[in-house]
Amino acid sequence: MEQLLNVYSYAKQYRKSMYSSILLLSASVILAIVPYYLVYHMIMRFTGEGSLSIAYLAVMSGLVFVSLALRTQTHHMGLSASHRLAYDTLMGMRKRTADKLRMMPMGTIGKHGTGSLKKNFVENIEDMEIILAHAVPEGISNLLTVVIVTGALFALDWRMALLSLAVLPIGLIAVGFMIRDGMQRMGPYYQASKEMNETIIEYISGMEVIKVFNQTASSFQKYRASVDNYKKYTLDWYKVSWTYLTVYSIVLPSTLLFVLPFGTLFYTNGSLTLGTFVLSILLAMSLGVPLMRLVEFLPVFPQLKQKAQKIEELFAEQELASGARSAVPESCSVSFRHVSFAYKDGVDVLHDIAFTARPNTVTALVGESGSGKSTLAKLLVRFWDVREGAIEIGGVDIREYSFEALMNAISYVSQDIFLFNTTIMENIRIGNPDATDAEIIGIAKLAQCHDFIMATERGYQTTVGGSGDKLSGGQKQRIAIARAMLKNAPIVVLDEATSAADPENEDRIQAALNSLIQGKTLIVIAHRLSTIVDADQILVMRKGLIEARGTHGELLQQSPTYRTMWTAHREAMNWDIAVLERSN
Ligand SMILES: Nc1ncnc2c1ncn2[C@@H]1O[C@H](COP(=O)(O)OP(=O)(O)OP(=O)(O)O)[C@@H](O)[C@H]1O
Repeated sequence: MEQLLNVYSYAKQYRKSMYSSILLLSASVILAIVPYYLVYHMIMRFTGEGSLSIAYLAVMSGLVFVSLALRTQTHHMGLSASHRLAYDTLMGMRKRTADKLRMMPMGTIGKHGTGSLKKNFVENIEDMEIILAHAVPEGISNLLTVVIVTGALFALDWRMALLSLAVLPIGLIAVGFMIRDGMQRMGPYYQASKEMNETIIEYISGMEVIKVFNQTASSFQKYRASVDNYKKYTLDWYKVSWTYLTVYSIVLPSTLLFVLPFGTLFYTNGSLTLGTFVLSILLAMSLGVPLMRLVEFLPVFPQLKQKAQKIEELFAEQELASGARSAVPESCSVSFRHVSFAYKDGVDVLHDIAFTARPNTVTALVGESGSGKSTLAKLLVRFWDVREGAIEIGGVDIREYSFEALMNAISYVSQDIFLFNTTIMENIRIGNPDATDAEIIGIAKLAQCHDFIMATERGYQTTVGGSGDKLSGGQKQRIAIARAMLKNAPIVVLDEATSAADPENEDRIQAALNSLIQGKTLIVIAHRLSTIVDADQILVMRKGLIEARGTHGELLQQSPTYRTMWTAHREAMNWDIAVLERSN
């Protein structure tokens, strides 16, 4: 229940809509009872001395029509207010989820998995609409009606009141069983739904591999198993619920079951007047629908509890603490002070890393695959926090800066370039949302992108597909560089920026990079050593350690690892040239 109440804490600011929806929906259920009273009035007049004039009948019919029309109107207005409240609240929850992800370490995000996060973002939050727009406002208004009608029945004749409510225990027992049995199945059902989400996302994301490696059968099996599982648990849940649902749906509206026979008995033995009997029958009839609606929502709460719990779990995840410093110095050095880091407890992938990258210089990181180069770059942009030691910018621990200040200070072009499914113009504009179109085109020219952009179907207005797959790897890298150039941050981190490039493209990317790095503190992770021979310092990494450091010339003399890498690189280059010459 606590998690469900927490859902309401997100609705606090929309209290007005909440109150007006409860008021309007209560008015609507009360207006729905009015015709019963009018019918009672007519019957009493018919059976008594009063005459049934045309004018009287016209007034009564008019009143029945007005009350029903008002009932419909208030019901719609009430629901519209409750939906406004619900969707405003859901929007708030989705914004909070998005902000939360931004503040969480990447490791924690990875732990949740894309499928599960999508489920939280879309389905779990969407399902809270039932509570906010229906269960609570309609539940309260129906409860109010049950209380008022039951009160009126007790005022008329306590026996008739109890007889009207006699069906309630049977209905509640059926609902109780439904909740109990449903809850037992809720865990596996929820797990099956989460697994299906994850498998579907994996299936779509891995489509290229599935096609190329002809893995359709086995992948489809995994996919089909998760879909089958989901179907099994959903049907299982429906099967147990169906019997109870049928019982309470039949029993609860049958409020006349005991009222009619016993009422007739009381009337014939003279302990009940005709008027009270008739009014009791009509009031008992009017109880059926609100009782049904009230009970109908009860099983919804335990179902939603699991989902609310998942949302709360995500909101409760620990965030990377954002510091108070709101700006990084204009020109600043980056220092790693004895940094150690582990993705998993006890398995350090970086050990005691110490170096300083000064403004206006290029620091290059080279080393075998898996030696920790990318991890080092990711620590600088706080995808994770260091386990030991500190990273400083301008002599201040990066954890003391606000996230905004830190991100403003660093342009990071990662190994995995991600382009959003929007126009090329907007993809570059992410670097600086205030940039004009002319500024973006200017930067694209510097980043050597302009020509290929103009050759696309709609130029800068061409939409690149999901994750930028309408462009080649080298083109995506140049767009990412343009984006980083537009940001114009004092620190630039490039992770394998030329990795997807052929030799011709590499020259273009290199030219783009030269424009980007003027006057900046540049840290570059390179596997093509020819791109970093002029670097001010080269750090050779091996198994999470800095094994050697120096300029290209110094390292050729001092570091056997670097020498081996350089020889291998030269051989690869010669091989490339030989292949090129042979093909010409
Ligand atoms: N998200 C992660 N979770 C757990 N371990 C990881 C994660 N990312 C990297 N690692 C591990 O950390 C170590 C360093 O990886 P890193 O990507 O930093 O190496 P790298 O030098 O950049 O490699 P490459 O040149 O192949 O990109 C590797 O052993 C890798 O398996």
